[in-house]
Amino acid sequence: MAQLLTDAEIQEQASGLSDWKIEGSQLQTSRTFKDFIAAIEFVNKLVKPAESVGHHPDIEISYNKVKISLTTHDAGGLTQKDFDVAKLISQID
Ligand SMILES: C[C@H](O)[C@H](O)[C@H]1CNC2=NC(N)=NC(=O)C2=N1
Repeated sequence: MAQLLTDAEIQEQASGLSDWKIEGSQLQTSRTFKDFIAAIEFVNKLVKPAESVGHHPDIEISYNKVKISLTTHDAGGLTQKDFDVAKLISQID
């Protein structure tokens, strides 16, 4: 099982992810699109990074807004896998 990160490790890793914020035991980011179709097209682009790491975001879709949350459910908090997926998602345009 992936090892929980310490607070210092979390802050260190989060400093390199300007589009993400730490909310409790989650990494979160949100994006807004021109419409629902564009939002779903973006959500479909999340499959590749998630499957490549074997680690999956929680996704909230509200019309043209997509909220992505990452936490390691098996560990009950943030692990390196969360940051690995977040970095990949940040590269999606
Ligand atoms: C068996 C499978 O690899 C595990 O259930 C993975 C799947 N994806 C996952 N994603 C997230 N975010 N947390 C997990 O603990 C997790 N576990």
